[in-house]
Amino acid sequence: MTTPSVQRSGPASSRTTAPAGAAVPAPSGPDPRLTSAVMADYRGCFGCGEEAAGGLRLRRTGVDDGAVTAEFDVRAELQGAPGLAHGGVLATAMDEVLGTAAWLLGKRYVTGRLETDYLAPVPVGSTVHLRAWCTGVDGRKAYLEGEGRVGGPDGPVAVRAAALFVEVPEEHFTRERVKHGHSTKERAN
Ligand SMILES: CCCCCCCCCCCCCCCC(=O)SCCNC(=O)CCNC(=O)[C@H](O)C(C)(C)COP(=O)(O)OP(=O)(O)OC[C@H]1O[C@@H](n2cnc3c(N)ncnc32)[C@H](O)[C@@H]1OP(=O)(O)O
Repeated sequence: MTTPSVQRSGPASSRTTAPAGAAVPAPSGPDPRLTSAVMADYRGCFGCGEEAAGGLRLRRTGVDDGAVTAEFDVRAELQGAPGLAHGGVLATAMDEVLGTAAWLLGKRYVTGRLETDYLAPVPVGSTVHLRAWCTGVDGRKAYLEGEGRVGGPDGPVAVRAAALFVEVPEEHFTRERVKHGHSTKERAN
């Protein structure tokens, strides 16, 4: 597998850089046993859920040369500065595609640290083309990098990110809901 390369103007921090020799697994697919019990509410995901009012509605489009690909449209309600995508929206999109690349390694991961570089403004009305890939796994820690391009999949990079994801047990997704009295069944009704 080849790892896509992104030209950086500066390095990711040491906290999001895989240690030397860390394995780089190829994305395969989420183990259904990992997803069945925790994905029931996922249509409400702010990043990709079709039922999340005001969400990004990010679309996963596939895996290309070791990288997960996705895209989303910058609707007017996602703007920050007039006519431009909000930076937090772009960070959320990076979190979502990086998280997808992590889950495709076959284990459950959550974001521990997310670093985002904004290289160019992203106009309302544009489509952001996202890619994310793993740079190494070290025990429970998975290191991911990604980028978002505008004007097409090969357009200029407007945003890039590096992140550390941490593997968690299934209870990670249920214990807080139990604590706060929020069940999947209630949500589905
Ligand atoms: C076709 C497609 C189908 C796809 C189908 C599935 C799709 C599915 C997509 C999902 C896409 C979701 C995309 C959104 C993903 C979120 O947004 S997740 C939500 C945001 N994140 C969170 O809520 C996490 C909150 N934090 C926590 O729960 C805990 O702090 C953590 C991260 C689990 C770590 O806690 P812990 O388990 O007690 O572990 P801990 O010992 O503290 O840390 C483990 C290691 O990580 C390191 N670490 C932890 N945090 C950090 C940090 N911030 N900086 C540096 N190091 C750290 C520790 O130093 C430690 O290192 P070692 O000592 O082992 O060397």
